[in-house]
Amino acid sequence: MSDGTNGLFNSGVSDAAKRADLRAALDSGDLQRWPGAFSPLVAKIVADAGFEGVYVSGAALAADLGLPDIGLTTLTEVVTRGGAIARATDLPTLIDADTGFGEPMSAARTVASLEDAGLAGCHLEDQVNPKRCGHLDGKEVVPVDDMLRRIVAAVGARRDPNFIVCARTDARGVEGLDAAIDRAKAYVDAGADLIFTEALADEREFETFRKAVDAPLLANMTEFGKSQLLTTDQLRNLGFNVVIYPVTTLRLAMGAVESGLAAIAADGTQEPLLDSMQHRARLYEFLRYSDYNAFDQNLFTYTKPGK
Ligand SMILES: C[C@](O)(C(=O)O)[C@H](CC(=O)O)C(=O)O
Ligand SMILES: [Mg+2]
Repeated sequence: MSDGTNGLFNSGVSDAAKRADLRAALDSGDLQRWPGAFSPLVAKIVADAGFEGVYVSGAALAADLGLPDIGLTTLTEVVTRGGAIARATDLPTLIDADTGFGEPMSAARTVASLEDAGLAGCHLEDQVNPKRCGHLDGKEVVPVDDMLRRIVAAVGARRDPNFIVCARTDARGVEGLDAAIDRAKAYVDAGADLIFTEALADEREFETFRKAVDAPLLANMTEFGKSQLLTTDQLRNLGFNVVIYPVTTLRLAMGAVESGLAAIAADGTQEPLLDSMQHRARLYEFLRYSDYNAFDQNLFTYTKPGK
C-alpha cells in the first residue's frame, strides 16, 4: 500500500499509464493473473496479494445486484461499478462488457464510456442477445460477420490506442473447437488485441488453440464450469498470456458469509468465527485510515502562509 496522500481517493497512477502497462504486459509473453474483484475493496486486496491486474466479471456484478447473468445489467451500472473498481488500485482493470449492450454502435459507445471511466480494456463476446453464462448449455452465437462489426466498431471508438479490446468466442460449446479457432483468427484480423477462449474443455484444447492462433490468449479458470482447472504453471507452459479467476472472490466470500450466518443463527454468537474474519485493523490498513486522519489533521492545522 502506498504512503502519503498520493492516490488516497483514487489511484495514484493515471489511466493512460495503466493502459500502457497492460499493453506492455501483453507484449511481454509473461502470464498475467487477474482475479475478479466484485468491489473496490476486493480490488485493493487483489493488488496487495501481488497479482498483475484486476478483472470485473459480468456474472459477479449481476450476482451482487441479486440478478442472474443473462444480460439484465445496463451499461450505466457496469460503467459505474467498473469505474469505481478500476480507480481503487494502481493495476490495470479489464471488464466484461458482455455483447456490448446492443448493436455495434452501442458496442462503440460502451468502449468510449469504459475508457472514460478508467478501465484498461474490456471483452465483447460473440453470443446473441440475451446472452448466457459461457459455461451453460443452450447459448447461441451470432454469425461471424456480426461479431466482426462489433469488434470494428469497438476498436474504432477507443481514443487511447492502449485500451485493450478483447474478443471472446463462445463458439467452442456451440459450433466446436475448429470453428472457435477460425472465429478467433477472424477477430484478430478485425483488430482484437486479445482473444478470450471461452469454455475449452481440457489442456489439449488449450494447447490446440494456442498453436493455431497467433495473438495474446486469455484462459477463463471459472469454477464449476466446463473447463478443466489448469494451474498457472500449466498455463505458462502452454503459452497463455492471461488467466482470469472471474467469480472466485465472490464464491469465496459468499461461502464464508453463508456458513458464518448459519453458525450465528445456530449458536447465538459469532465469537468462534473471529479468527476467520478480516480484522478491523486489517480493513483499516486497506482503506488507509491513518492516511486520511493525517490528511485531515494537516488541513485542520493549516495556516495561511506568512502567518
Ligand atoms: C467470465 C464470465 O463471463 C463472467 O461474467 O465472469 C462468466 C463466468 C462464470 O459464469 O463462471 C462466463 O464464463 O460466462
Ligand atoms: Mg460474463
